[in-house]
Amino acid sequence: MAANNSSEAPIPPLEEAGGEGVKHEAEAEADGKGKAPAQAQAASTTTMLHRSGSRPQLDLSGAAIHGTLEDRNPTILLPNQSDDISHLALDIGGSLIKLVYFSRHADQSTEDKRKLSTKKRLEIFTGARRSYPVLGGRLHFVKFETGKLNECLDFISSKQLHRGGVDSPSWRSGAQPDNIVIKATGGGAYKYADLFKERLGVSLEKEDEMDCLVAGSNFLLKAIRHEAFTHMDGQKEYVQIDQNDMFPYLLVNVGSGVSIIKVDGHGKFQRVSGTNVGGGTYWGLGRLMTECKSFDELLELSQRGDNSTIDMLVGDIYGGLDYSKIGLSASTIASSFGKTISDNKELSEYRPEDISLSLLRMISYNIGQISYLNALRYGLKRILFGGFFIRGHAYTMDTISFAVHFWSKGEAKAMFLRHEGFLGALGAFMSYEKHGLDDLSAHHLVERFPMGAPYVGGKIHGPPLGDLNEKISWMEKFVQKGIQITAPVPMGAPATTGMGGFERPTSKGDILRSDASAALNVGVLHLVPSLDVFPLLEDPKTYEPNTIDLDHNEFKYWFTVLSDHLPDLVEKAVASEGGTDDAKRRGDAFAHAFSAHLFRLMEEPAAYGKFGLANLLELREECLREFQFFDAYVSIKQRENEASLAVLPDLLMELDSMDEEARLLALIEGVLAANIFDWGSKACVDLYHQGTIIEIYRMSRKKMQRPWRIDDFDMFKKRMLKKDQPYKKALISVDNSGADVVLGMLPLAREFLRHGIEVVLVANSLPALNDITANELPEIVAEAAKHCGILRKAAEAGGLIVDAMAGIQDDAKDEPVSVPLMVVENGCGSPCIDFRQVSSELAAAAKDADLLILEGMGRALHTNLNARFKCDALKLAMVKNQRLAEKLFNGNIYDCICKFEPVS
Ligand SMILES: Nc1ncnc2c1ncn2[C@@H]1O[C@H](COP(=O)(O)OP(=O)(O)O)[C@@H](O)[C@H]1O
Ligand SMILES: CC(C)(COP(=O)(O)O)[C@@H](O)C(=O)NCCC(=O)O
Ligand SMILES: [Mn+2]
Repeated sequence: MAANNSSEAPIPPLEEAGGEGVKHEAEAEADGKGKAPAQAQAASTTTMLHRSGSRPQLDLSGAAIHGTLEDRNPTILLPNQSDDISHLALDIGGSLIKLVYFSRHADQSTEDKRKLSTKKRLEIFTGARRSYPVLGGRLHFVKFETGKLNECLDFISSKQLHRGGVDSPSWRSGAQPDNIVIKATGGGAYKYADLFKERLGVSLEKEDEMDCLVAGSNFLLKAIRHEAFTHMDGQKEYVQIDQNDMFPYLLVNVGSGVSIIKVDGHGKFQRVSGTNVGGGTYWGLGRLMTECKSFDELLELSQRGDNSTIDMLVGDIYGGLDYSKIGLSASTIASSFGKTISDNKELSEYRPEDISLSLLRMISYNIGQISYLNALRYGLKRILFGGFFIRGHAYTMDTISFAVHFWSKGEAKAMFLRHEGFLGALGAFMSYEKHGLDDLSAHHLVERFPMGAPYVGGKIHGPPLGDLNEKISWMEKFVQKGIQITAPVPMGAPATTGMGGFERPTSKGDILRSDASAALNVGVLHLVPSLDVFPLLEDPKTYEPNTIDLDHNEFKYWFTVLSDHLPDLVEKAVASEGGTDDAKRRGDAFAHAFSAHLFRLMEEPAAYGKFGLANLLELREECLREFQFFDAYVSIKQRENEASLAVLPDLLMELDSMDEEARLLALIEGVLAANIFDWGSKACVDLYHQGTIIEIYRMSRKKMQRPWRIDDFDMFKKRMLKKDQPYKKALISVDNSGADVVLGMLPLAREFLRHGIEVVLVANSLPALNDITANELPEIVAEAAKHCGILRKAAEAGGLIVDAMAGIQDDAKDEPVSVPLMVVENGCGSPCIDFRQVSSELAAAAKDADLLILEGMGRALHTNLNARFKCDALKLAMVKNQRLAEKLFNGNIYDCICKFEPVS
């Protein structure tokens, strides 16, 4: 076991499991004399979930921006939410206390004039929660040992979770709401009710444990995209369960004891069985027999164990032979611990490692087998395993899966849940009325993986970090020590089972990663009710944003690219914040945090769920924001915008002198040429040292030689200029700032407007590299409009600029009222786009669009190259990376892609 070095961790670790004082009181109570073990008592009736809803809860309705329209970071008020709202729910089990808490959070969203007018125009219901781009709300998951209840109470108290969090008005005013009620489930909700009242002044409102388990599990399956996975032979595979085909399934919650529940629907279930041989048994027996001080230590021991010294194998009985007639190999366990009968040895003569492995195999296998029998009893094919006994441990999951697979002859499937032990706590949280969670679907939730606590050698050091300063200090501490910080997610082990029997695993992994439910393996769930599925996706069910699967090999490449890029990014980020000492500290901390993520993913690409390149690039941006770098490329963007706007009038004049067909080609060429301005591509950044923006733009244009690597231009031109069937509305998704948007995309948009086609420019909600954001775009359009009547009239018609330019030369004075030009945000803060989760603004704007243009590598190549839409789609990008050019197009760096996909 990696030593939990106290000199590095002066504060007691949150998850320092075990210890002398660990009690299993609830278990002892449940197992009262003369009674059948509680876990084995099967309920006979099907229970309907009752929601006790005695008080108002998180109410997002009527949310409104507080402050002036010009405020950059206004507070969002939830007028219908009462101050004494509880943001916390608990599951106090026999071994562990699980906390799910909600924190309100106002992200960097502004409600400017553009947004207000867009909303009006798109008829987005203002005043409702759906009108907020990022209505902050986050669900956090934390656990404590039940034996260390005091730490849990301190945690709740320090964060004021029982009073609605430190951001709650009642907290700030120092008010003491006298009757705070918190939902709680698990035996401890009864047992410790008085203590909670005494220490925190709160009453625990008890929710039934089974109700909660089922509600939590159903919510996760419905709302989290990569929640359930199979684990066989060391391989983790995410399973997408169809929402319309979720039921029935068998839920096996392996906590201290085991509950087996047949789930038939929402709130419709029956506890059909259970077993008292569960997680508490492994930990309890293991502690007695090995003198381990913590659960993790015990589990870690098992990884170096050889159970054949303890278990009686088929081969031991059959003289080394298989018992092939009934399908048992020599290495199959015939009798767990059976060998110790004849050995005549004392307990101390056995290796603790071997004991732990024998125990783990015995208990996991037994649970798998009992679960299978119950599945058989009710004809169920899907068995979902939850509870903290699983602990994301590869070997445990493989053993259970093997048992299910073996006994069912492959008919039934064992699946595991990423939020394994939090089902009950989540269910208790769900039982609050008006929390809004019921209405949420997968597209409303974004899981993020902040550095919640520092990790060294797979161990958590210290409690979850309270603020940014604490976080940075931790990072610095570990940097000084030169220790690699790694994000703690359960490790994946290589193959564990052999043919025809249950073999000894070849490897069980070297280290057991600290599971740190307070942080990275289970991320923080961001609730973003304003996200929607893009309505023009041909088939949202089969849509896959990532073009290339981020498997281990692919990740290795990106690991190098992103690591190499890191020093430059940090330099830009620090400069964007004025280069102060504080910015430098944050910059270093960011670099270490992001590297930690990279190292973690290198070990196991599936550690954070099914992770694609889009997620990885977004993780980098989110990590920057976590360390309060809100726009690392701000000055580069400004400089390039200004330089490009200065040459725009000449370009427009040149374009206007061409005939329609030549102009269209020049425009598309211009878009492709200007897409070279990408500060995320190493090759391009090297290029920028060789000339000014305008020189590079000219050079790039000159090199535009057709045919391009993919060249559907003629097809597009034909369709675009079809007089009897003109396009009506184009959604144009833009990419980079500077020449890209000013000299490439704006002139193209202008051409559409000239053809009477309504244009919606789609831009990022939050900064990512040098991409233009929806907040920045109106100013650029207004600048451009000073030199162009078409843009001006259209921008006015779209409410983008008010008519404040009287007296400015007007070449479109006598033209009829223009079709509108609008700007909408896409809901993203990444250089890629996942169309399953876009802003409601974009979704509303898309409804009557008949053309979608995607520009740039991130949005048109790395993601969406293979995406199919319900309207015509034009994908435009310059490939600024040799490897990608080879991989996707058998081509070369600086190749251009013009892919047109008409619907008919
Ligand atoms: N850090 C830990 N400390 C104690 N037990 C742990 C820990 N991590 C995982 N476990 C396992 O998880 C079991 C508890 O699982 P859980 O789902 O929380 O059930 P309960 O609600 O009964 O506490 C323990 O009995 C033990 O086998
Ligand atoms: C992050 C990006 C996808 C952005 O490209 P864009 O969408 O701006 O065309 C791209 O810069 C990229 O793939 N860069 C990493 C690899 C490299 O250095 O070439
Ligand atoms: Mn870009």
